[in-house]
Amino acid sequence: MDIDDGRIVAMDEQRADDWQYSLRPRKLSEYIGQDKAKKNLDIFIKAAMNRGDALDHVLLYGPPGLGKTTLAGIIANEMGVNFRQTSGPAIERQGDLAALLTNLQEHDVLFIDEIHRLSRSVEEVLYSAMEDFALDIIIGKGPSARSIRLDIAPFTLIGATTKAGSLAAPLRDRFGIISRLEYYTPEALVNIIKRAAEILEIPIEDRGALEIARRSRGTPRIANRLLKRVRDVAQYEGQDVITDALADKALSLLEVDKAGLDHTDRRMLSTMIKKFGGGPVGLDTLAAAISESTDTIEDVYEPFLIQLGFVNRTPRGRVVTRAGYEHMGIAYPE
Ligand SMILES: Nc1ncnc2c1ncn2[C@@H]1O[C@H](COP(=O)(O)OP(=O)(O)OP(=O)(O)O)[C@@H](O)[C@H]1O
Repeated sequence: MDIDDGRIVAMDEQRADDWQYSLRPRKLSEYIGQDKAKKNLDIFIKAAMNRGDALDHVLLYGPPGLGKTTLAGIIANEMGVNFRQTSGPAIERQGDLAALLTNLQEHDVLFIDEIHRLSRSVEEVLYSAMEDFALDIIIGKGPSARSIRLDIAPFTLIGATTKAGSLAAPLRDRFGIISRLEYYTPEALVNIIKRAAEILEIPIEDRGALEIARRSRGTPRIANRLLKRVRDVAQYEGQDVITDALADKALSLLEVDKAGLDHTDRRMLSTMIKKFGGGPVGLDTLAAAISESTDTIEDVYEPFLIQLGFVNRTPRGRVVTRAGYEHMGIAYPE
């Protein structure tokens, strides 16, 4: 994952998130929520193990921070195989990928995060590796060049992406199992927060966990981050246990509002309302108005605002919905 700029509600991984690795569940039964993905994987894992095969290649997609890496690690653990982890941008040349693949042992899991960022030439090496467990390597140059085929151990590729749409069709078609991860419900997040609180020995009431869950943008990574910040405030205030009132106070201090929006989200909404009459406003115009790149708006801010139903995408541009106006405390123009 890219390293983000430090917004507390940023969905991308930040350097300061490293502590969260220790919270990663290791078994499917400890992985909370995502019932559909979990059930399918459970069936496929058991079937592959019964047959003594490697698990089919798996593509996990969905917004950042929903636990794709965590789930990939669980799959390897459940299969009882090694877990090798890399990312699309880290594999620069065909040789880099060949080195990874030839080092795999039977049925190992190779996890490639941000798989949509693989270069075309590297991707091509992956095709025969996925399909035939073989590498076609060209030796030499010019007229004397020849291709040799190298067998590799049967393995499972797990690819993760936030953008399934930007994956080339030949690559997408080579995944036997495609799972979409959804934003978590507040109830699932409550359980994730309580689990993390227990491991980190942070006393928390159920209602305190719910207050944090509601403001975590459906994302475990953010929930864990907010839990830690709320704990800081609890300690500062000399409180032993996190209550809903304390969580509310701490999150308000951090400028994370009731819906989980921070000042950047609110600035985008208020600019759309005040400068553009609530829209429709084109992406480029909006990006210029709030001094952000169109990519950041499309990938980072907008998905969550759309998910909340505060913003709609229309052919003529983005519009703020009635719910968006209400959230900002501004009357909706009838
Ligand atoms: N379904 C889950 N059940 C329990 N804990 C979870 C779950 N999903 C994520 N977590 C916890 O949230 C923390 C943060 O998630 P993490 O940053 O590891 O996500 P990730 O797997 O890197 O996400 P992605 O790869 O989708 O960006 C993890 O340490 C893990 O403890």
